Amino acid sequence: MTLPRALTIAGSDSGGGAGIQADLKTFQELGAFGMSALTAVTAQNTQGVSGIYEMTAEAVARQMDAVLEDIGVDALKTGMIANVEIMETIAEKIRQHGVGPLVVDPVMVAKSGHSLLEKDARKALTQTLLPLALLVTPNLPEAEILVNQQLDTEAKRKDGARRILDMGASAVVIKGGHLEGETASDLFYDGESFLTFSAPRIHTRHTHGTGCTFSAAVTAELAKGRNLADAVYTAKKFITRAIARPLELGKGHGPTNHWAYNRDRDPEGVITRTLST
Ligand SMILES: Nc1ncnc2c1ncn2[C@@H]1O[C@H](COP(=O)(O)OP(=O)(O)OP(=O)(O)O)[C@@H](O)[C@H]1O
Ligand SMILES: Cc1ncc(CO)c(N)n1
Repeated sequence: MTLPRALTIAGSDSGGGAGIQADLKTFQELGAFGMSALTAVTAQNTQGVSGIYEMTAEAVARQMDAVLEDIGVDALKTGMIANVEIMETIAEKIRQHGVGPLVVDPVMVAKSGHSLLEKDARKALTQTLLPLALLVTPNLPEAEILVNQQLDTEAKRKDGARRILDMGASAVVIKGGHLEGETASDLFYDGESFLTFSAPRIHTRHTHGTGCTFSAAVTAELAKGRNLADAVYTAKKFITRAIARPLELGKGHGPTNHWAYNRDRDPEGVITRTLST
């Protein structure tokens, strides 16, 4: 038998809730064969990040070559990248091997507030990886940094989405986890239409790694050949179920529950997909 092949290029979260660990668990649950290229090792738990140990750019390049020259991928994502040299290496390897579709999760800051991307790397992101991305998945603060503007109304977020496409990405989801209100609404734009994917906001502190899990779910669905809007819809369902059944691990912001998607059907009906202009 064959399985769709998905690669994550990201950092390790020793606590298992975010990063490579979240990505591989998500790939597995969605039926993709997961592979990884590690960019950094973090010493991290539900309370915070106590150490960051970056890989060399050479180590990242070799991992990507090893996977791409032999096994190949049907879709790939990037997460925590840490520095400009690694970012440029990843972009070069993606171009060299001609691989895609690519989902770029522009990870900048952990939920605990720790910076995961050096400040000078923020600008490099828009120049190196965004032009290669089929989809970029910023949370609200990351989207505001990318466009250098507050996105505190829907009209501004739509304008921000248009500007992110001007930077070269083919599509964007501005995630709404950081918004106030009773729904968690994500704004999708592909240059043609705006779609809002909404779910009821779940009142929990266990949201560590939601962004990693969401972008990994999109990547797994793309690896299966799904179209982008359907992949985003499934990712929204996946993350909603994973947040809805917290594992209550650790003393801080605990991980989501990747196990829930295939075993817990409850929140399925509550995702809405709305088209707007
Ligand atoms: N409390 C919540 N209830 C329901 N959905 C949520 C909640 N928090 C986040 N989400 C959803 O989870 C997904 C990830 O969004 P979020 O904005 O939290 O990402 P993030 O900040 O990048 O996450 P992280 O940095 O922890 O990896 C989005 O689909 C968002 O709407
Ligand atoms: C390794 C890693 N990647 C991404 C995030 C963002 O949630 C995190 N906390 N840790």
